[in-house]
Amino acid sequence: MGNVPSAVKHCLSYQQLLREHLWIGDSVAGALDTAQETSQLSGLPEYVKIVEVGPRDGLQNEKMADHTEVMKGIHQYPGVRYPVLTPNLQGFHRAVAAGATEISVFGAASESFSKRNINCSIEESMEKFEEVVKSARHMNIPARGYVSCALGCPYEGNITPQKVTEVSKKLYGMGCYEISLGDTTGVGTPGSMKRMLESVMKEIPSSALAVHCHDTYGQALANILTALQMGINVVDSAVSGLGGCPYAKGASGNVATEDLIYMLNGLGLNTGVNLYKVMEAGDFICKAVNKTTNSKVAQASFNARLE
Ligand SMILES: CC(C)(COP(=O)([O-])OP(=O)([O-])OC[C@H]1O[C@@H](n2cnc3c(N)ncnc32)[C@H](O)[C@@H]1OP(=O)([O-])[O-])[C@@H](O)C(=O)NCCC(=O)NCCSC(=O)C[C@@](C)(O)CC(=O)[O-]
Repeated sequence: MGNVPSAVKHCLSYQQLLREHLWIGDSVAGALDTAQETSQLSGLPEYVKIVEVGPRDGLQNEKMADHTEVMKGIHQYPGVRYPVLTPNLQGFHRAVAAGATEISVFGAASESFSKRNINCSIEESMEKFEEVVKSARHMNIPARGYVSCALGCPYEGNITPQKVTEVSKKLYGMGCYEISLGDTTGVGTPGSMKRMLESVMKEIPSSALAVHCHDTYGQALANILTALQMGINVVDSAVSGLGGCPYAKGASGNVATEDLIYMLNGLGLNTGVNLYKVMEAGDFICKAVNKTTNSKVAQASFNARLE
């Protein structure tokens, strides 16, 4: 592997573990033997697509090489998407040159967060994203849109559902195939998630929406369940609950993929993902970056093995 830095090497093996055991792509065919009886809860989708953000969000607080180096270092498998965050055209061109086959633009529903995260206002960010998404579409590269602070902002506090809707609508209108609504600091509750989604879903079909929940206040699974009951069936998560945004002080990691799968299995919802293999990947990456898992399921399984 030559001079590839160790963080990238860990990323490679971790990525391989995830690829082998977690369906990062679109396919959801085939029931999981671990999925339990069909749910009695109303309004749930038949299957859930999990978007694993561990290799990106999960490691973004680690000392890591630039995306060019990471993208060049990984082996890309057919059927797996490797999205790269691209805040502007410069980032887009670099990502494409490095072999990215999907990109994400990342906006916010909070002016203060937008300024701190990408150093421009929401309006300016939309102008930059428009150029990026236009170029991506021109090259048949799918573009996903993120809306951070969808349930609250670390600088402004409350964010109105109308503001989230307005930003989401712009991203969808410019051609993002999916809008991922981020509870960046994990302050949301099922109540605020419901209010926000009711507003956004008036403008964007649920089939084009995803939720991206952090677990800072322990509400992530409850918030996700609320979203599922409202017809959303795409959920972002990170193995071992790694992650956190460097521009959102105090924000803990993403909801753990292991905990999400455990809940979905219990609801009888298909994901096509083998929980035990994801736990192996989680164990691997936690050791590699010297972190303790944030997954309750992984912790409980580990403790059970010790008994
Ligand atoms: C967006 C910028 C670059 C603006 O940063 P800026 O300083 O305003 O950029 P600029 O246009 O003024 O250029 C300044 C220098 O940066 C260079 N530059 C300019 N653009 C790029 C680029 N794309 N790639 C590489 N270099 C770049 C540019 O070439 C120039 O270099 P110089 O001429 O001084 O040598 C900066 O603010 C930035 O890097 N922000 C990203 C912060 C970040 O990664 N945040 C975490 C992402 S996770 C997230 O947002 C939340 C999410 C998605 O997970 C969901 C959730 O939980 O809510």
